[in-house]
Amino acid sequence: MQKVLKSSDLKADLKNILTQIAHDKLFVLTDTNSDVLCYPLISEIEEIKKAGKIIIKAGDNNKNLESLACIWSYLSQNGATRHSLLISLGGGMVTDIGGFAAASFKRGIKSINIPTTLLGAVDAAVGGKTGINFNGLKNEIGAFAPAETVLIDSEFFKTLDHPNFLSGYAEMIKHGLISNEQVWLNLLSFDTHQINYDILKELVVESVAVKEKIVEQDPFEKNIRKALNLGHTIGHAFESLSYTINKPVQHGYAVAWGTICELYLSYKKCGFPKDKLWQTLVFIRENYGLFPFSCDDYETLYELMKHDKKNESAERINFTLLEGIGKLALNQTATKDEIFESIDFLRESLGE
Ligand SMILES: NC(=O)c1ccc[n+]([C@@H]2O[C@H](COP(=O)([O-])OP(=O)(O)OC[C@H]3O[C@@H](n4cnc5c(N)ncnc54)[C@H](O)[C@@H]3O)[C@@H](O)[C@H]2O)c1
Ligand SMILES: O=C(O)C(=O)C[C@@H](O)[C@H](O)[C@H](O)COP(=O)(O)O
Ligand SMILES: [Zn+2]
Repeated sequence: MQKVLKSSDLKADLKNILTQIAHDKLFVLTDTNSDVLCYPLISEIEEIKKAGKIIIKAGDNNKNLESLACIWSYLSQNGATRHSLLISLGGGMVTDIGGFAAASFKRGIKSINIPTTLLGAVDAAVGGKTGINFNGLKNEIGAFAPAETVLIDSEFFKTLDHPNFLSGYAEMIKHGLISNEQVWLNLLSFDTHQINYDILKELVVESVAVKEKIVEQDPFEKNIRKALNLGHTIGHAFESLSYTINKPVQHGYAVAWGTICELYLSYKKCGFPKDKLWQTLVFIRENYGLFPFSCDDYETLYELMKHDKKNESAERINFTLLEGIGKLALNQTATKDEIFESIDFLRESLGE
């Protein structure tokens, strides 16, 4: 089982972990930003100084085959064996691609995740989904391959810009919605403009626990893990569309908008309470705004949803909906008209 460690002394904990996981050579993967802002927090460790460093370009458009090939090439040309160990130090983009590089290099080497974004810590680094984007589709290629250990240190979040803070926060809201009312309320009442890092740290612990509990029960997303995909059927379509129209949005923003659409469907089809839809919507409206798209994009969005990994056929789009906070309605479907109505609702509620 994957070990998730909330660290209060990153260097000591990492040194310790490196003695516990047997390996011949060590490699560290980062992106261009985490190399500057985050790598210095571990660079003093003797073994890290000797490790091979792989730096890929930052940005989700680089979570692709080209970056993956760069990682494979570096490992291959620098003496990595099946007994080597890869540390992925970065946000979800780095831990997703690093995890997949580790899972596929020589059919699998061990890895450690050190998430440096809020999103990475509460979601991406935990639970073993790894992969890359392909053909304009999110995470189209990948594998379930958990890192041996995830080392979470909230210190990293202090250099995040506000949009990247909010992007991670959207996945925390998702965890609130699928767990219980108290977690959800704690999140909606947090002051996102004046971040109290001590309170954030507690919310992070709570959020990671929500994810871990679900993944433990269903690591391969056969059943309850589909809860973690709330907001993503439509959210991933927004995210992919944003790249094709050259107005890229962060994953968490797309998830926030997808969540509103899917809560609307939950309200219409599963009796999700209107007041709780409204409370969530007000929070999303105040913090996330909306990216510019129009009804001319609806057909493209629908085509993208046909690729959702939860679908059992392209004609039946699979949704995780809610009957209430923490009350899951898995494997729901909606007609094209209902989906378009939910996107209309989003635009009418959040648009200018
Ligand atoms: N595997 C999963 O379960 C899972 C879950 C959620 C999201 N994801 C994936 O995660 C990705 C999004 O992750 P993300 O939001 O972390 O994006 P990201 O990794 O692209 O990081 C966002 C930006 O922050 C920079 N950055 C990283 N650490 C920083 C720090 N400490 N201070 C300042 N800047 C820093 C990065 O270089 C990048 O520019 C998407 O590809 C999404 O599909 C995966
Ligand atoms: O861990 C999970 O399971 C999730 O679905 C978490 C999501 O937040 C995450 O974005 C995940 O990468 C989506 O996976 P996908 O299978 O829909 O590509
Ligand atoms: Zn997500």
